[in-house]
Amino acid sequence: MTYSRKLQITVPCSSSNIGPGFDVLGVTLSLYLTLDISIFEPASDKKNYNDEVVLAYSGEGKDGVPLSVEKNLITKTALYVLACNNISGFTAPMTINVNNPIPMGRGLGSSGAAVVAGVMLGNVSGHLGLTKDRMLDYCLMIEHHPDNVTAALMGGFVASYLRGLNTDDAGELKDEKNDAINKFSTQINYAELNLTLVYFQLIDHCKVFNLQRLAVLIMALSQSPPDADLICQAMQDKVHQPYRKQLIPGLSEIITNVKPTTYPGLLGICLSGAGPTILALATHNFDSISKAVIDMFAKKNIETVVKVLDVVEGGAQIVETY
Ligand SMILES: Nc1ncnc2c1ncn2[C@@H]1O[C@H](COP(=O)(O)OP(=O)(O)OP(=O)(O)O)[C@@H](O)[C@H]1O
Ligand SMILES: N[C@@H](CCO)C(=O)O
Repeated sequence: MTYSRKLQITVPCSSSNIGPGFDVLGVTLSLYLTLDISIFEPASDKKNYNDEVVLAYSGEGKDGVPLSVEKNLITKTALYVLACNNISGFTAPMTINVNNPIPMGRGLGSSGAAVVAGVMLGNVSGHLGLTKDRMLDYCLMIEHHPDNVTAALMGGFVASYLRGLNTDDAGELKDEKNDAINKFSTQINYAELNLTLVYFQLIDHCKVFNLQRLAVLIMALSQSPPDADLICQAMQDKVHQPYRKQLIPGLSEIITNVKPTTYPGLLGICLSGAGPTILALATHNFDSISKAVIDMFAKKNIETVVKVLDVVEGGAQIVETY
């Protein structure tokens, strides 16, 4: 095969929610999914080259991740983007070497990173010339939570919400999941009728609690130097962590006891995404803050892995590598 082009896609991991910002806030962190891609000149004139796309995978999830182009989340996403643009598959033979250091299903946005990588792969493979804003639309058609994908694609601290698309906006976007979602909603509405009144009162109180903190947190995170006490207070949440703490032994103790007053350098602590990772925002003293969390998990017989990561401004990137 004649070599024609070499590219690298890098996509950072992310933490979402950041306490009160359920499905809203995200932060981009310095641990990167990478795709090293070699695209070869097509030797024949085929409808698509899906059968000549060779995927290799190393890192987290290497024993479970499917390597078939139609099943792997990254390539499946790329095929979705291509299909939306009336392109029936990969337009050239290629090898894609994926390296994934992001733990899966741990609240560090591994699926969001894979979806972002897939959209960028579809964009380059189909020569679509999509802007990052338009790529975000595609990401959101697949990953309906906006927080991780927005952080992974754009970088930095982000706030996001899903905007309803009118016909003009929607353009070529196709929501393959809509049918399934409608069916699911019909099923749950009926079962919840008797609980509606009690449930609404509880949720309204929690919503106000979180909205107050969310507004203050966004302001507090933009101040320099950071006010640790204010950030820690503003990272309290009553919407998702109370439900998730039953699944994560130690979470309540950690959030209640690991505070900036006792651990200088700490700004605030919360569940990362859907968990079970704990996110500690800190400026220094990483070892003593980590040790406090490790010790509390150890009391519940839970072993931990610590990663000290930087908040990064840059989001996903694609570069030519010669
Ligand atoms: N690099 C990857 N390649 C292929 N599939 C992936 C990759 N990363 C994640 N996935 C898929 O996404 C799933 C994990 O998604 P899930 O939303 O449960 O967790 P997460 O994204 O790591 O955490 P969170 O959304 O709470 O931050 C994996 O089980 C796998 O199916
Ligand atoms: N905001 C989402 C992120 C995980 O995808 C959640 O908490 O479930």
